[in-house]
Amino acid sequence: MSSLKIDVIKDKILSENYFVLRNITYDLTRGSGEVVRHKREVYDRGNGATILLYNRERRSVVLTRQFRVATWVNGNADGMLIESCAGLLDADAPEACARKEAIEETGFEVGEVTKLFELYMSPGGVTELIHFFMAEYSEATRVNAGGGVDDEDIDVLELPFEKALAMVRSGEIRDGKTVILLQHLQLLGMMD
Ligand SMILES: Nc1nc2c(ncn2[C@@H]2O[C@H](COP(=O)(O)OP(=O)(O)O[C@H]3O[C@H](CO)[C@@H](O)[C@H](O)[C@@H]3O)[C@@H](O)[C@H]2O)c(=O)[nH]1
Ligand SMILES: [Mg+2]
Repeated sequence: MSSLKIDVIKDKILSENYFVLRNITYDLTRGSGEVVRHKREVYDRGNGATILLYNRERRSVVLTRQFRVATWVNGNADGMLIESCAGLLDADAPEACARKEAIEETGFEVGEVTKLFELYMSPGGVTELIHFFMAEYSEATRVNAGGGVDDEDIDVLELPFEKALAMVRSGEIRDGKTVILLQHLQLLGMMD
């Protein structure tokens, strides 16, 4: 399908309490001249960065575990979710955000960081673009105990890489960005 012409008819903010929920009405014009009108809700929570910490010698990864209310209201019985370290960009550049979140959430200050890709996580209605990174960690680069800032209460999990992959298969790990990162590490043969 070729590109469409987009004309915004109406752009209304439904909520801007913390993040922004908008209702956008727009016309899409096809090459043939046919026009279709859509009305769609779009949730803007900003963009984010996530980073998978791995250690090739120990064949291990560092993940986090925290309460996620959005999963609790949608079938996750205790609301706890295992995830790769991640944060909202706020005013930071993506790599700076990834480094900062690694220190705050896991306690590890990482050296060289590899950018992998930028992915839209839920394009049907959420604007969020997440920047994906990976970096080697070691006990020598630990600067604090992790756990997050303010009211964040984050457990730090250091797991054998094979165990993390088994937890994806069993459904114990069911966060999209985390599965993508673990499988990408496997795809790259980083832990072979
Ligand atoms: N008051 C208030 N605080 C909020 C709200 N939503 C989030 N926060 C606070 O905002 C902070 C966000 O923490 P970060 O570590 O920066 O972000 P994150 O929640 O881990 O988000 C990351 O992972 C998400 C899930 O995969 C991603 O969606 C996001 O882009 C980012 O990568 C937390 O302290 C949280 O309490 C809200 O509605 N109200
Ligand atoms: Mg976070």
